[in-house]
Amino acid sequence: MASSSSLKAISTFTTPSKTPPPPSSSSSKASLLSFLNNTSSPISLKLSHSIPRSHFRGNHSALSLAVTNALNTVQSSSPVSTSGDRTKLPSSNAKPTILVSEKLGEAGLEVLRKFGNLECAYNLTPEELCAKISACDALIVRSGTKVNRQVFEASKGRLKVVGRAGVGIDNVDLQAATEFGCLVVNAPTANTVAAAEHGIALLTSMARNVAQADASMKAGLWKRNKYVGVSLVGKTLAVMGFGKVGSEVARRAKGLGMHVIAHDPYAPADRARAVGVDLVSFDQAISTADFVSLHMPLTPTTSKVFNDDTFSKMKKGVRIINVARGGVIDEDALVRALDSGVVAQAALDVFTEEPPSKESKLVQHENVTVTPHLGASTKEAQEGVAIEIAEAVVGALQGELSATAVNAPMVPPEVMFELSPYVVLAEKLGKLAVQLVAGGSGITSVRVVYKSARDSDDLDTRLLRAMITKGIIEPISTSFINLVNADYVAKQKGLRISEEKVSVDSSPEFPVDSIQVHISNVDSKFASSVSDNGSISIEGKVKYGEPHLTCLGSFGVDVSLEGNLILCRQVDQPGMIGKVGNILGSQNVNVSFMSVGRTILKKAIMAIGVDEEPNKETLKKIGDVAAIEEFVFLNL
Ligand SMILES: NC(=O)c1ccc[n+]([C@@H]2O[C@H](COP(=O)([O-])OP(=O)(O)OC[C@H]3O[C@@H](n4cnc5c(N)ncnc54)[C@H](O)[C@@H]3O)[C@@H](O)[C@H]2O)c1
Ligand SMILES: O=C(O)[C@H](O)COP(=O)(O)O
Repeated sequence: MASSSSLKAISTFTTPSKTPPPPSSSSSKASLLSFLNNTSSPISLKLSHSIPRSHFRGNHSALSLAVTNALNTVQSSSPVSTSGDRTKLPSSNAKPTILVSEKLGEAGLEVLRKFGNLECAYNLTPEELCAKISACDALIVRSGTKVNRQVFEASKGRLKVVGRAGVGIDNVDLQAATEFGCLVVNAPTANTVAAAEHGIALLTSMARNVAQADASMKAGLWKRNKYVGVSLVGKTLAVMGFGKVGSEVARRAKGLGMHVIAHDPYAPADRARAVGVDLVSFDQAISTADFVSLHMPLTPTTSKVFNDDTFSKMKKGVRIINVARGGVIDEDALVRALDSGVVAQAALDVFTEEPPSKESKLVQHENVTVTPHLGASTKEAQEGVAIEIAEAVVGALQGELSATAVNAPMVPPEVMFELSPYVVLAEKLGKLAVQLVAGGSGITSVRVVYKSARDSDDLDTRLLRAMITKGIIEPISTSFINLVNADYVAKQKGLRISEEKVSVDSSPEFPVDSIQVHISNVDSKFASSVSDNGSISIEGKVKYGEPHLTCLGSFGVDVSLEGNLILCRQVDQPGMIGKVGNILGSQNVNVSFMSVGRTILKKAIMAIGVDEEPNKETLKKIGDVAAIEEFVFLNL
């Protein structure tokens, strides 16, 4: 339970220093603004696609600050739990360095070249990659580069974004990326058709032994009887994983006259129905299909999901196509199934180990057709992927929330734009609330209440929640917190954040009416912030586009949440503003504003904005004013 601090206790709050201290928010804001204002830049911001430029300019600073704060992309901070050596960080004006470690389409490279210092270094060993990475702000890979924990550790917190030029992110350690606050983005759409076409190419060529017949003719043979194939029309194809590629394969297979069924535990039945496909159980799919085509991601759940057991449930003579990931098949089990004839043929584009060993029994099997991970390799797909990933990485480096973020909430630009002032408010409230906690630690339970005129479903609070978490945790730890790792760090610290949306009768034009932050089971260093239920409770609103504190404990206030703030509880009597103003003035402390809140039982909260932190003697003099009962100095 919260307890009252002693009357007139002088409470100041100091932020533990990080190594090295991050630049002030105003400098990071300025550097982001310089990116955004760079009219010579050829990069068109995604935000400007959907929002008129004039509209965008009007709220530049709030939006810029919001996105900068959300991702911390242009400000430097230490990674979580590491003593990051940040001496190699570029100054905020320096161009970011982008390392491309696998071949990328020229159009994408051009985008990157115009934005930052581009280095293309292919075929790096893991050691070479780790050696380079500490000088890079972004890394772009395809499926051949393993971006593991060692890479993030070696980056010493400099790496801000990993771009996967393609769909599969199984070669990126997402957990490590998240812990280090590094955003991972992919390019999930540009190679869908290419992969689906390759799947169909493998299906048809396998059915008609095209590859084997070709090799045999080139060896001088003419074997018409050996390469008799099987027809596709009327056969059942099971599409395992009905996502982007799977559904395109299904569409094309239907065009070939096949009966298509699909298994996907997460796909909506109506999407399958729209393509004329029935969604069935895993066992039903594999036991009834003549052809099984794999299109699921490689995850711990799908790893080796095709194994001795599953092959034994398949129809004898089944044919398998894999353009997804080699790891979803137990390759030794597939060789056994091919040898026994349970699987008549397989056509594989992907392998557990790439490239597979030259002695691989699977690759050498006469009933297996192989290609070296060519699914995405069309000129069109490669150009598309390169542009898609280059724009996502550039956007992320500019502080944008990418629509293809893999380890952070994906927020459409228009939602981000609308929420931006509330994002600032959310962080300020978190930062303020934690400074009211005595000792600043031991916080386990935070309740956030969003009051809004909108339906709960129309209010995406993930960003706001992340920023409140950032505001709470950053001042009390050495952790680097951003939108990517806020939830992770909160969990690590045992902080439970619950959210509640309350419907209020305000204008639905605005997404949020007010945000409340309640911290329970802690002592407060400013007793007036404790509400009747014993929690430290504050409420804020956006007024004229700026964050304001509107409620503190049981007191109504109206205080701009900016800079340094002294909050005093005083006996409500004339002359208080003058007295405190005189003390500050005599010590050359510039007062930016003063306001007195609503009176409860002759008590009121006075808020004083000051340009810099007054020294201890000045604060003591304020505390010595007879009518001042308690006060707290806050740094926002
Ligand atoms: N060979 C290539 O060059 C190439 C090219 C593109 C994509 N791919 C691979 O193809 C796969 C699919 O790509 P996509 O763009 O369609 O991705 P996607 O995310 O659109 O689709 C994947 C689908 O798999 C489903 N899924 C997840 N777990 C499943 C499970 N246990 N059983 C069945 N379905 C499951 C998901 O619900 C989703 O609908 C990925 O593995 C990707 O890496 C390979
Ligand atoms: O997941 C993907 O996008 C494909 O497997 C393509 O991989 P690649 O970029 O290595 O060709």
